[in-house]
Amino acid sequence: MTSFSLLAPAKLNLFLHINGRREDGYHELETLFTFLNYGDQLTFTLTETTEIEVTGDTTDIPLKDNLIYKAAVLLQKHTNSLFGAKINLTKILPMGGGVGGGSSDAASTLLALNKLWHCQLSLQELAALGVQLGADVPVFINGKSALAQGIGEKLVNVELPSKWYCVVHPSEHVSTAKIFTHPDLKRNTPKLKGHWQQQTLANDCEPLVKKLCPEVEKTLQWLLKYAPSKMTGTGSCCFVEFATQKEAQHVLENLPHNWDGFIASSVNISPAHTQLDAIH
Ligand SMILES: C[C@](O)(CO)[C@H](O)COP(=O)(O)OP(=O)(O)OC[C@H]1O[C@@H](n2ccc(N)nc2=O)[C@H](O)[C@@H]1O
Ligand SMILES: Nc1ncnc2c1ncn2[C@@H]1O[C@H](COP(=O)(O)OP(=O)(O)OP(=O)(O)O)[C@@H](O)[C@H]1O
Repeated sequence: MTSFSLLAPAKLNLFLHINGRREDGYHELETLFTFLNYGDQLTFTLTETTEIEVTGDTTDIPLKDNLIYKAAVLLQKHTNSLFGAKINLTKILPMGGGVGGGSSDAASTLLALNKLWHCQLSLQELAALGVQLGADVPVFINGKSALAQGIGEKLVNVELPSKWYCVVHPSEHVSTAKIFTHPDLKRNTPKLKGHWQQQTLANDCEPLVKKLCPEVEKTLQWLLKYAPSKMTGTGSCCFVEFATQKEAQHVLENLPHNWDGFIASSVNISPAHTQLDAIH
């Protein structure tokens, strides 16, 4: 196999607690990750030179900053691979929206090139490389819905019931770094004791993001007409959960015209892993 495609799925943080701040500025978190059957599309083609080429919807990101390119170079250097790759991106996920698109692109790149270049690194080794690119990369490498601790890299797999989500992307952009450096961020939620129960748990970034971005506040309020609404990650995407596709579709059909959104079902195993396992 010298060419194949993989999805880089979206994630949702079903809750997000911030327990404290480390000396290096990163935050200790407890968060529940689920994957959506929806994401960016990446096609990988083996080349015989060491060049890494990224084509398609590379948007405004300079090549050297593109997480796809960074992931490929990191793996190439780590394994001394003499191969290269052409990687084509079809960007579906909103950027900087809290659905982890950049991290997921990076993780799918590490998973795909590990196979294409016959590197044979374990998922643990790939996750250790991935965390250098972003705190969210390991969960996409692990590929299972999980409760995460640490900065988001210590994972305990969990089985979650499959649900349908309507995810709305307000036009306002939220910088993850800005939220995590803001003095008003709630950083003192005690660590979970015993079992978590998703319904009672919140996103600690939400009050601050609502204050800084009126569009997020408006979106969460609007979604409340249909179901309890939540924000994912540091925003700005907000979501509501349903048992059926029909209910999620109903919300999407009623979205105000100037808002973007999508619907998708959740899966316990990342679609990138399901696709990769089917390739021999
Ligand atoms: C908030 C989450 O979206 C939850 O899934 C993620 O933890 C963020 O993951 P990410 O975007 O991959 O994060 P990175 O690219 O590593 O970091 C972006 C910025 O967020 C801050 N950051 C991130 C993760 C974390 N546990 N503590 C932090 O303080 C870092 O200071 C950094 O400046
Ligand atoms: N291939 C890529 N796709 C998306 N963003 C990328 C990519 N490469 C680099 N980036 C940069 O990474 C930033 C964060 O992207 P991403 O879409 O993962 O944010 P996010 O959904 O808020 O993620 P998170 O929830 O992990 O914070 C973008 O603003 C962009 O500048």
